[in-house]
Amino acid sequence: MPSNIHSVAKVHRVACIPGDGIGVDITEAATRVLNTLSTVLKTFEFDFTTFDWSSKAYLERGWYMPPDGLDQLKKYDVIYFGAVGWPDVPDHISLWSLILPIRKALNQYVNVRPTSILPGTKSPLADCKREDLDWVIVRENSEGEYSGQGGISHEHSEHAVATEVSIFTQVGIERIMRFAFDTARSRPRKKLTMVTKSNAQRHGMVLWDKVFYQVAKDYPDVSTDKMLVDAMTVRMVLHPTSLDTIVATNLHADILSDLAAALSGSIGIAPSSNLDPTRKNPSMFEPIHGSAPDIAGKGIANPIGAFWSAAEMVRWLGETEAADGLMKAISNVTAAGVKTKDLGGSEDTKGVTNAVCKEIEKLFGGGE
Ligand SMILES: NC(=O)C1=CN([C@@H]2O[C@H](COP(=O)(O)OP(=O)(O)OC[C@H]3O[C@@H](n4cnc5c(N)ncnc54)[C@H](O)[C@@H]3O)[C@@H](O)[C@H]2O)C=CC1
Ligand SMILES: CC(=O)C(=O)O
Ligand SMILES: [K+]
Ligand SMILES: [Mn+2]
Repeated sequence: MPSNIHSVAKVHRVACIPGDGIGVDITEAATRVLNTLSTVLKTFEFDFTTFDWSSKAYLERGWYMPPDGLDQLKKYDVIYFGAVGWPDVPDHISLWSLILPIRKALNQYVNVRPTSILPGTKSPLADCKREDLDWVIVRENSEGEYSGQGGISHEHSEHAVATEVSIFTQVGIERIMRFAFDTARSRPRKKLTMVTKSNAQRHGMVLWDKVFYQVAKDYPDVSTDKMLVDAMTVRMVLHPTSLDTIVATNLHADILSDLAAALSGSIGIAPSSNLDPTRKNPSMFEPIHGSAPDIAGKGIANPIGAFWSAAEMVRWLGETEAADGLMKAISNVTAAGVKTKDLGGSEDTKGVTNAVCKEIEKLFGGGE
């Protein structure tokens, strides 16, 4: 190959929003790992732009995103996100000023949340082996319980009345179902479990069930079953092997994915991809956890969920070799026992990050 090949390496433009608390630490760790990948592979580069949109900035200047913030983001190939939320700002203000508007305005109607037990780690469930828990939760990410519709009247009186209206649309349900069936079809077991609460919630959830069975007709090769969300928590704990791909609403999948993460060892390892499957807008990648104010500033946050999210981002960008390599590096590091405290180890964020960077160099750079 000519030696000037590197000068034409593909450039991926990444908008980085570290946000608050441990979001800052893990985004820094993820950018280090991504830069190590591009340095050793030499086939592509990252051009990072960091946006200081956070609760700290909000308290100083009164805004999270500038008025043209969403338009600015549209110019990037992808978005990497840390976490938003800090105790000095009401959580509904921080969420509705940053992460939720991005997901909605950029048509990121799918949130993919894979769960598995990494080598060298274990589930808190007795007898749950690595091969017993391997799920992908497909979360509806644009409507449902997080539609933002409703209001409050007589707010400051004892007659205060508030509504929080869930919105379910045929179009919104059908597109998430198709994505979930495609995901199930792409996996060896070809098995999709649909979660609702259509016994007590008798309108939106019933439409959700109906559309699921309609779409299922187009996927005769995918086996299906249906769970009510309360019983689903029991099944996840007692019969993890019986599950593979799971589709659920915005709220239900938000809750079930935290449970899934805990069952796989720690919330600190769980990744997510906020996808616009049409690719008309940039998709956004972030660990599923929040800003963790209880451990922020201590340098002990587990960066694995951030690295796994970065691997999903790199895969979305078409860099399959880099994505597979990063996942291999993560597995090798946990297998060697280099882990943060939440996984039972004694390393800090920096220690795990250094180890993953070294492993990437070993895998691709011909190191020792
Ligand atoms: N997408 C986002 O930006 C999200 C933001 N949030 C926000 O984050 C703030 C805190 O929310 P919480 O409910 O406490 O959830 P959280 O996920 O931030 O923390 C829950 C527990 O898990 C631990 N934890 C989380 N990530 C960890 C990691 N990487 N390594 C080790 N331990 C980890 C925390 O220390 C805490 O004990 C709130 O303001 C909330 O609104 C919450 C979830 C998602
Ligand atoms: C907001 C939140 O908890 C999540 O997206 O997971
Ligand atoms: K996050
Ligand atoms: Mn959540």
